[in-house]
Amino acid sequence: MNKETEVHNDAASNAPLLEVKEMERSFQVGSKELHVLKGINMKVERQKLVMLKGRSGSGKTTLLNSLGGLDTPSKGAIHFNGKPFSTLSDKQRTKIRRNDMGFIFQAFALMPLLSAYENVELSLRMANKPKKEWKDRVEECLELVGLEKRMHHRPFELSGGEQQRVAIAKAIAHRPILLLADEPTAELDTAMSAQVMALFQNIIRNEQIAICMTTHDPTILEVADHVYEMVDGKFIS
Ligand SMILES: Nc1ncnc2c1ncn2[C@@H]1O[C@H](COP(=O)(O)OP(=O)(O)OP(=O)(O)O)[C@@H](O)[C@H]1O
Repeated sequence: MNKETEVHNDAASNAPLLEVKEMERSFQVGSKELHVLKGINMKVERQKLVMLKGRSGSGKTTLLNSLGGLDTPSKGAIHFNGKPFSTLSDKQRTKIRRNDMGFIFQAFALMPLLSAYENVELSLRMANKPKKEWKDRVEECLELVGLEKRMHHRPFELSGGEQQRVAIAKAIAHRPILLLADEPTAELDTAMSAQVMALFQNIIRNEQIAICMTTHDPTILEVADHVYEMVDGKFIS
């Protein structure tokens, strides 16, 4: 069964794309145990936009790291696309992360020496997509974010908003079914933030992707299908 069919079949089931049950995450700091996440329950349905809001230090990034398999829960479980994601082996989780997830995280920012085109191409290379598909897909993604005329520019030759749009193209090029974004509008002014959010809505429609993102910005929460509010490691709504 190829990937498209598999995803399609899973999509036909009513199960959410992502489900978190009673998840906790603690860190050992010196002799003390620091409880950062204290019993998280959440769902992300297919093709929906879910936002995590909360003050700095409330635990949003820690949660997002676990959702993306970059960290593992201390307790509880994460199910992704019908699989017990948090209990899979590192190798299995890495495979799912590379194929089915896209990231807009500081740590996965653009490679400074590569052009916009080459940055987007890198995702396809990493996900082992057939080389003959690369050119069309890279151009399609850069067109989707409105940067087809800038594809041979390197990041330092682009504005902050343009760089973020390249990062979005890079995050979706390999056709993930979940996009995780940590404060994707943090560095942008109001107009550029609105542009990124319009782009996210467009991507959800055209690319059949779900998006889970963190934000501090109350004005962009309006476009979410669901908002989870985190206070001190727990959701209060
Ligand atoms: N590896 C770690 N070891 C110890 N403490 C950690 C670790 N990772 C996160 N923490 C602590 O967990 C708490 C929550 O951090 P987290 O980055 O998840 O918050 P946040 O809501 O994303 O904040 P911000 O909006 O500022 O990014 C913080 O107090 C942080 O110091």
